[in-house]
Amino acid sequence: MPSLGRLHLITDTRPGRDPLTVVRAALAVARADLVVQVRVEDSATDREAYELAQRVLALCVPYGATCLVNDRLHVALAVGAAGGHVGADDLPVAAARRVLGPAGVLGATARAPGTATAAVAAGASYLGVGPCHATSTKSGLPDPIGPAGVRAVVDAVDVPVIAIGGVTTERVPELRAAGAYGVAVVGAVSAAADPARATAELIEALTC
Ligand SMILES: Cc1ncc(COP(=O)(O)OP(=O)(O)O)c(N)n1
Ligand SMILES: Cc1ncsc1CCOP(=O)(O)O
Ligand SMILES: [Mg+2]
Repeated sequence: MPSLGRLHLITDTRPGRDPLTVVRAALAVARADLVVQVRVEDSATDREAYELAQRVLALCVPYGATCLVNDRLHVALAVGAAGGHVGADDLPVAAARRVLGPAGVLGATARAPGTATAAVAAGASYLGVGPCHATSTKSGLPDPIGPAGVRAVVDAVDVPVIAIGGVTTERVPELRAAGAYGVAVVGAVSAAADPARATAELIEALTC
C-alpha cells in the first residue's frame, strides 16, 4: 500500500461551493502529497456521488494524488478510487474491509482509544480522529477532544492518525506535537480566499 499523504482535503459540496475548483487549486500545490476525500451531502444521490468522484479522481491521477470516497464504498470501487472512509453510521470497519479488499486504503473515524484499537483490529489502515476543535462544517458532532484526545488515540494504535475538525494552519503544530500524522480539512482550504495558498501553508506546517 502506498504511503498515506499528510494533508486530506475533504470536498465541500454544500450549496454555493465549488469543490472541483478547490480540488484543482490544492492539487496544483500539493500534488502527490494530497489525499482528496470525496464527501457529498447525505441527500446527494449515488449518481451525483459517482459523477463527482469520477471527476475528482481524474484530477488526482496526473499528480499521483490519492482519491478516497467517504461513506459510499460502492462508489469508491465503481470509479477505481484508492479506498474509502467510514464512521459510526456507515458500514462497520470489518465489512468495509471486505468490500474494499486487502489492498484498499480504509479510514475509520475514532475519538477514543477503545474505538480506535477496535477499528484497527477490524482492518482500518488509518484513523480520522476528532473533532479536535469546534467546527461549523458538520452539525451534531460531540464535544471537541483537543490535542490531548488526539494523543490518547495516537498512543493506542500503530496506524496513521489524521486529525479532523476545526483544523487550521495555526493549529497544525499542536496536533503534530500530539502525534498526529496528518490533518483532514474542509473549511481551511475550501473557505479560504486563496485555496492554493491555504494548501501551501498547510503542507508547510505539516512537513517543516
Ligand atoms: C479523515 C476523516 N475523519 C473523519 C471523518 C468523519 O467520518 P464520519 O464520522 O463517518 O462522518 P461523515 O464525514 O460521514 O459525515 C471523515 N469523513 N474523514
Ligand atoms: C466531516 C467531519 N467530521 C468530523 S469534523 C468534520 C468536518 C471538518 O470540517 P472543518 O475542517 O471545516 O472543520
Ligand atoms: Mg461517514
